[in-house]
Amino acid sequence: MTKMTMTSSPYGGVDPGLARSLAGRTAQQQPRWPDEQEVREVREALGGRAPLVAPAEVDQLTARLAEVAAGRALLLQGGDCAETFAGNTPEHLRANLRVLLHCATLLEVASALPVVHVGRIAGQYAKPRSRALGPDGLPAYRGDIVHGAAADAAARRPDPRRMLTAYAGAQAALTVVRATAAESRTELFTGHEALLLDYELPLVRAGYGLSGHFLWIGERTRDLDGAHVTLARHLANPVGVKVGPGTTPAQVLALAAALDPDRTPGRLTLISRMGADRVTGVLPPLVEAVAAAGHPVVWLCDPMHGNTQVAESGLKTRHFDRIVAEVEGYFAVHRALGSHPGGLHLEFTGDDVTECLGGREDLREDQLPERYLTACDPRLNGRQSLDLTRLVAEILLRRPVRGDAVRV
Ligand SMILES: O=C[C@H](O)[C@H](O)COP(=O)(O)O
Ligand SMILES: C=C(OP(=O)(O)O)C(=O)O
Ligand SMILES: [Mn+2]
Repeated sequence: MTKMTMTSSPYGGVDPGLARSLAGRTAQQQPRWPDEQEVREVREALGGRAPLVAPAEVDQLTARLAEVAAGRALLLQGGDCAETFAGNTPEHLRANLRVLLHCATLLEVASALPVVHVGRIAGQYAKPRSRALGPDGLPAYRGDIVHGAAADAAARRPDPRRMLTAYAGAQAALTVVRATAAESRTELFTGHEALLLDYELPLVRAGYGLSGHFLWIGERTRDLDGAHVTLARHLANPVGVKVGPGTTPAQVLALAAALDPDRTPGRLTLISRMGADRVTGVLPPLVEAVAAAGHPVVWLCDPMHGNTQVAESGLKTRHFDRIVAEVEGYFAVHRALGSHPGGLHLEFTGDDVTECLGGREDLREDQLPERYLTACDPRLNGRQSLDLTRLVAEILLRRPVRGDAVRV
């Protein structure tokens, strides 16, 4: 695993308070750039670029998420696991946004609540990995913002200039996001994992992370004293943290205390990704602990990352039924506790891919290679996304969630 210790002043132009807080912290999952001078130049160039989103938009999202935390709205986040430079086309972006908006409409009709839309889009270019090397012995692919996906050593050499390409790609994607929102007369927000610090830090301006509206910390980088949590503490954005099956109530309480010290509605979203078998056992004490401590958080369900399996061919996949099972478990937990099931965090695409098993077409393992296009994790295709959301809509219709969130 690639760890980096933050030195005292690696980020020219970064808020000195933030730079001080980061000094000496460990940053997990960072690439080992071959040329430090080149990284410095790229960071400086990014520091001179315009912010990608505006603080007022970020604040608007916090206000929307406060409604979710209060039980008066739902949140749907979704898009690619890993955006790619080649895939950053208007067609692909629009196809993904269409899935987001269609699924949200189903949830809206079923719940009679407004649904907040956040894409995994316009910056979802960096990936954490379980192992430094892939089965082919090459450095594991960490996203187009770091290096190329091609299976050769030269492509996998980290290239810091790719951060500038990512910035330009995010900027271009944002024009599609904004145009789609205007055509649909709706609000669309962007989000991604704030993983690659050399990209994120130069885009911090006046206490906001302006690489996207919603920034989350992944399961692998959420150590309380690490650089990622330190960064998130400093930001005025609404932030998310993934919480996996190993999370204890003490850990989640410490994260909530660090990231939501003022108990601000909408500030913190806890994204539970437990796996279908673990969710009903692990989630309840976490929800109860956070509620008892008075944090008005949004609880979101990511039914993707705890349900990944490897097919015989070696391709990563997920079975539609396991995804549904985790979502059902999540709703059952919140129903039992009287807390608000805030919504879903999904990996999907509007492209007609064959990456997740099952669904109404009952996709089998031998069909996965037909259109397996993801750069990292398997995504639901448009049909599977709508089918999953339809099942969620049925849950919502059977058991309306309108009302107060758990009282804190
Ligand atoms: O979303 C991404 C993956 O879950 C993450 O990169 C880990 O994948 P890996 O276990 O294949 O490394
Ligand atoms: C890597 C991801 O998730 P997690 O941190 O939950 O594993 C992701 O959302 O792509
Ligand atoms: Mn993923």
